[in-house]
Amino acid sequence: MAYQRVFAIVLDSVGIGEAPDAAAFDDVGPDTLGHVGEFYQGKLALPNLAKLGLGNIRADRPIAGVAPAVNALGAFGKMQEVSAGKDSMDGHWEMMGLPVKQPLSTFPEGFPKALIDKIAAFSGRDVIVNRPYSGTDVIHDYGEEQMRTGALIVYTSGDSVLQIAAHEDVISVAELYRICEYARSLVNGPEWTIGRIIARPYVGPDKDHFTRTANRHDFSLEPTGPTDLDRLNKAGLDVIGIGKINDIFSGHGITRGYHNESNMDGMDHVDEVMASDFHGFCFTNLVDFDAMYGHRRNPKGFGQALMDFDQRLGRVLANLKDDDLLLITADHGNDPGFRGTDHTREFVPLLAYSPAMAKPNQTLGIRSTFADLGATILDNFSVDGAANGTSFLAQLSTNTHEVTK
Ligand SMILES: O=P(O)(O)O[C@H]1O[C@H](CO)[C@@H](O)[C@H]1O
Ligand SMILES: [Mn+2]
Ligand SMILES: [Mn+2]
Repeated sequence: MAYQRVFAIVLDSVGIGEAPDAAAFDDVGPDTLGHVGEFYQGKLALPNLAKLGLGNIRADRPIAGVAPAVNALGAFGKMQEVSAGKDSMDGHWEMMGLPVKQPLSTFPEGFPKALIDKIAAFSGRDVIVNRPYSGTDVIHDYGEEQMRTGALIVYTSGDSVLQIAAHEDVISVAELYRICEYARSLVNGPEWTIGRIIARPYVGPDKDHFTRTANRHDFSLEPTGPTDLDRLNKAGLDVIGIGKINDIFSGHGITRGYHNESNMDGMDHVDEVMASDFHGFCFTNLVDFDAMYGHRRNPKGFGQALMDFDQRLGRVLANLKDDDLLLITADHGNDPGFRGTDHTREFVPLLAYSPAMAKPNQTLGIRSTFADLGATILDNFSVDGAANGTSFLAQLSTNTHEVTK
């Protein structure tokens, strides 16, 4: 066995340039990291990510401010998504060996009346909006009406999501969750198959001061088959989820989960888990890049969040033990320089590092599916059943004990 503990951190929506199939998603030219770098005009300071090799991933098209390292400490590459969608669920399931091949239902014209009527009847409340909308704009534009009438704000996006927003003082979080659970029960196929129902509670006195709370909760479709998390769990390994991970996999295969209030809170959890004794896999999602800056098309905030993460990464690097492996990647793009407010079909970066890595500064190339990540983790723990992915563990072997496989 190579590594005792594997940590994967998903920087939600931190894409690294247009994927080959981007045109099929009507996404021509997105480049999340590239455009954030351009916005900062060389002042995007990501020293720790750069040290690992972030700037080496595409040396031909540098990310402004992120110079290629002469001797990168890590192994670096990028991964292409094969799933039909570009949402968090598709990305994370694919990383864990379960690409989403059948496109899930999306509703660019709003949800069908039959579905909305059921939600209204169950909740005893009216439904308003029912079309694609930005989640912060929708509470600005309809939040006061929602407070007055007690209606449910139902909206969607380019993703397979049904989101329900309600003021916490008007509809309790517990009631909102019950309504979302009911909605979940209606859309598990075959007629409608929706990736996520998302509860979007908000607070504040009036439209100029409404803010969404950390009581957001995602009710995901149950994984349609076993994932690498289940495989690791069955083999008796610890599987720890930090942030949205527990929601994305509906808890399947996860032995311990932490809810994040923010990226920094998520990194506190990473520190806490690193200081604990476990044997297995710790899977972290940091969602602020996506929810607070990508969908809001805010390159300044996006860059600042990257710099804040980079600083915390310094601590993680200092605390990593010789038999720990760190993997950093993303689940899709969300280019704050792109039109609209939706995710963007992009490659995602891949960085791998351990203090004991025998040959750093190696390229992992362009991986043809995110599933290579999970396949590598299974390979590390000698767990069988890797589906749809190819391990790159051999390139991450250590000085101290050879990776045999
Ligand atoms: O605009 P908000 O409510 O942040 O919604 C966004 O959040 C969803 C989940 O990431 C995306 O599908 C997009 O709709
Ligand atoms: Mn995501
Ligand atoms: Mn998103």
